[in-house]
Amino acid sequence: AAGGGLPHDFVRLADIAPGVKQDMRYASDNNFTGRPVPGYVAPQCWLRREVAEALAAAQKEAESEGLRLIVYDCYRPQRATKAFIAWAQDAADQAMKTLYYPNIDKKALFELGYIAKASAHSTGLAVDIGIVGLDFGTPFDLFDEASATRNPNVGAAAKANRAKLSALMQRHGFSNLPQEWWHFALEGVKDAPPQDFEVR
Ligand SMILES: C[C@@H](N)C(=O)N[C@H](C)C(=O)O
Ligand SMILES: [Zn+2]
Repeated sequence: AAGGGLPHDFVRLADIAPGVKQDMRYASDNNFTGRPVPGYVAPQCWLRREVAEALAAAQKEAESEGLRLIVYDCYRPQRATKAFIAWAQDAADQAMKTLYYPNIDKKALFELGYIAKASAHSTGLAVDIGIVGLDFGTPFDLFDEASATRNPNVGAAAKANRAKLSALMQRHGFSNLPQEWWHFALEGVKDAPPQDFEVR
């Protein structure tokens, strides 16, 4: 944003939907790079206002069934994607391979669609999300065929829970990325520009 401030159309999810749990993995060591990602200064979920409001409505519906949403990544500064690209090119660093990409060469993660070079996260329109306590068959950010939302080989509970999450998010205007059961973007917002302000 101009002058290094926050764009006026972004909000903290905690202010709009405090019932959504936040586990902001890229602000911690607990992610596929094994260290905090550049641009994530604090573990806070920032999103465009319309996305946060849609999530508040989704959380309200989830609550009516005794469920709670959990977000893992929200707005992603562009510098974080640059760091992902550099990380993917560093073949010597395989510290997190077993946990996050056991069957894939890290160099291929972009072309296989698991990480985007121009991510909707940087526009504040995308969110990585699950439901607390439910079995989704694979952990968040396991870059593997098993994480494909409609993978037929996961267990019955995981299949049902992926379908439940997708249906809930779809009812609130989001579409899912077929490779990743956790990644959703709000539809219908045109020309949201990518941003590079720090997450604080
Ligand atoms: C990296 C993963 N959490 C993710 O969000 N992948 C999609 C493709 C993205 O980077 O936009
Ligand atoms: Zn995502």
